[in-house]
Amino acid sequence: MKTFDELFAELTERARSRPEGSGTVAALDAGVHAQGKKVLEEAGEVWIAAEHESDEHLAEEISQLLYRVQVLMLGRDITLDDVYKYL
Ligand SMILES: N=c1c2ncn([C@@H]3O[C@H](COP(=O)(O)OP(=O)(O)OP(=O)(O)O)[C@@H](O)[C@H]3O)c2ncn1[C@@H]1O[C@H](COP(=O)(O)O)[C@@H](O)[C@H]1O
Repeated sequence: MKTFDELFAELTERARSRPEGSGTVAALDAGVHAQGKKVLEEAGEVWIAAEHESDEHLAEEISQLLYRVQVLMLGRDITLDDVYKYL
């Protein structure tokens, strides 16, 4: 289990060290257009899960949306502070 900030630190390190077999590295290499499509896809799955699925499944879909948002942030070099200043 990890927090939003801990996941972001982990993904930032993946982007820096580019380990073999990392899905995050592949997602970053795919570019902002593909990253944005993944955000939209996961957001749709969250919506459907919220209406029709269990709490457990909804929570899993939300985790995937948070991951996809973080990949997009890294793709555009947006930091946590860039976002948090608006919260
Ligand atoms: N939290 C996540 C995470 N959430 C979602 N995903 C990816 O998103 C996929 C699920 O999304 P989809 O519904 O789009 O499934 P899919 O279409 O079958 O997946 P793809 O073919 O598009 O990869 C998963 O199979 C993962 O590939 C994640 N991939 C990685 N992480 C975490 O990110 C960290 C770094 O991971 P790696 O870069 O893979 O080492 C680790 O801590 C992981 O736990």
